[in-house]
Amino acid sequence: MRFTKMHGIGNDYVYVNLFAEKLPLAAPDLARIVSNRYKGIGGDGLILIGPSERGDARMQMFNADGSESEMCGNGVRCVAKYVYDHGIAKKPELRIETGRGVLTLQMFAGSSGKAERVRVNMGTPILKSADIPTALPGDPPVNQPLVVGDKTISVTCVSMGNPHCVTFVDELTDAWVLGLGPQVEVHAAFPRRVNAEFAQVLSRTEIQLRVWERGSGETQACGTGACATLVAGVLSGRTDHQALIHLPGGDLEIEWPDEKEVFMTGPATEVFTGEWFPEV
Ligand SMILES: N[C@H](CCC[C@H](N)C(=O)O)C(=O)O
Repeated sequence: MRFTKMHGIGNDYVYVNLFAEKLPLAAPDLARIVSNRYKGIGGDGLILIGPSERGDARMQMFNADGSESEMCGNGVRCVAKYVYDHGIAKKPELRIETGRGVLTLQMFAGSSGKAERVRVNMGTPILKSADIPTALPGDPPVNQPLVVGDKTISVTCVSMGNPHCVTFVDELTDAWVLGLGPQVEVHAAFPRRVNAEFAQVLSRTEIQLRVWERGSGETQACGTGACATLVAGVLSGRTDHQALIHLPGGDLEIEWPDEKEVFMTGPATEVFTGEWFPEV
């Protein structure tokens, strides 16, 4: 199976071009095997780029544990870069079909003619608790107490197509991300599990963020998580409608100008291509 390894600020996936390739295994099994950093290709999951009747291409995303997610912010920028650079559709504005509908992306090419940065209209955040989905009260659920083990934390929940639970913290420690993250992910308040964001507000326009992702563990960055965090920052009065989000792998610019659609701008990078041999 031919594949391309790409990342958006260190959030790395194995990309397969279904315009040209057939999958040798069912996608969830393939995601688990290729994501393994010792025995596979290595990545946070698997992303399929295929034909769409509603856009220039369709993205399907699987976490490292094989579960499918509705959306991936860093992934959709990479899919657009792939579609643009490989000539599937070389247009300054692309439409990519995802689990949360068809998104519009603006491409910024460098001097090589290849796409370097991408601005994505991520759509309107979903703020009704039943739709996020979470059992926590409030539409939207802002600053809600959540009992995790012997701790009670205060969380704000947002869906960007996929579910997020944002905790604002004074200091970003492993105890939060690696200790609480896995417990929040599978907490009974989240019937479809959840991505867990831990955010330190540096100023009204700057946030430091680490994310424990549903199905993949801590990643270098999470695009939908950065969007959900800015929305949570606005809803809880902590930030302005635009902020620079610093993640371990790099920075994303997030805007929620009129509290309708969220815009995310950041880089997308192709690292290498290869051929993977299924073990028999
Ligand atoms: N890293 C991705 C999100 C993956 C979300 C996935 N872990 C889920 O189960 O929803 C991003 O850049 O948005």
